[in-house]
Amino acid sequence: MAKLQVAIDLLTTEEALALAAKVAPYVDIIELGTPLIKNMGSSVITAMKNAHPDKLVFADLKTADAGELEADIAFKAGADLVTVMGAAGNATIIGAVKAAKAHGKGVVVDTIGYPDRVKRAQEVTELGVEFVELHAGLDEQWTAGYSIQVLIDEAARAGVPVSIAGGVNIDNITAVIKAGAQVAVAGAAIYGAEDPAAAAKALREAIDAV
Ligand SMILES: O=C([C@H](O)CO)[C@H](O)[C@H](O)COP(=O)(O)O
Repeated sequence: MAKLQVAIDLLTTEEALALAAKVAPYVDIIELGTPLIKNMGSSVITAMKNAHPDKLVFADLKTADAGELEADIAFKAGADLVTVMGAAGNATIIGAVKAAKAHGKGVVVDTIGYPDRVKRAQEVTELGVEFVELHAGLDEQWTAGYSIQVLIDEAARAGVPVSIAGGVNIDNITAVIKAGAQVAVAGAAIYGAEDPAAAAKALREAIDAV
């Protein structure tokens, strides 16, 4: 069964915990967004894991260097999964995987900005990562002509475990899952909704219906 990941791109621990409390019954993975971690530090990771020990806490570090060191900081704080940039060198990804193995946790590679996301996904899977995020970041989503269809097409031909992030919502989540994504990441579709719990519930039901 595919997983639902809520991406919390809010800026304070208080707001993040309040959102997570509303949507936790419907999600498998709670992602602490990069801006949130930069604003609050690793304490937000600890606060979220303490509040939701039964969920996978995903620290979207977007590490570009010092992979082992940065991953170790997040795992010690309570993260279950951390992100490393696909554009980073393999040594950085290997370092983060080393830290993950030491803690019994996992690494996700984020392909944001990478020219050939599928090729990189296949390469880094060999390095022992949990899965690869086929990701169009917020800036790319706000560029004229953007469509999530490009990520859906990539997932269908990746042949390795992937998630999709970049504007997942109730209108496209069925296609995301049918393309083979093991995890659907939804940020604004949940935290920007008038009723985040109802939005998360609808996404969960759409996944379960596939
Ligand atoms: O990872 C993300 C982005 O880089 C900002 O941190 C988002 O959480 C990710 O793109 C999912 O958010 P939505 O596109 O709003 O669903």
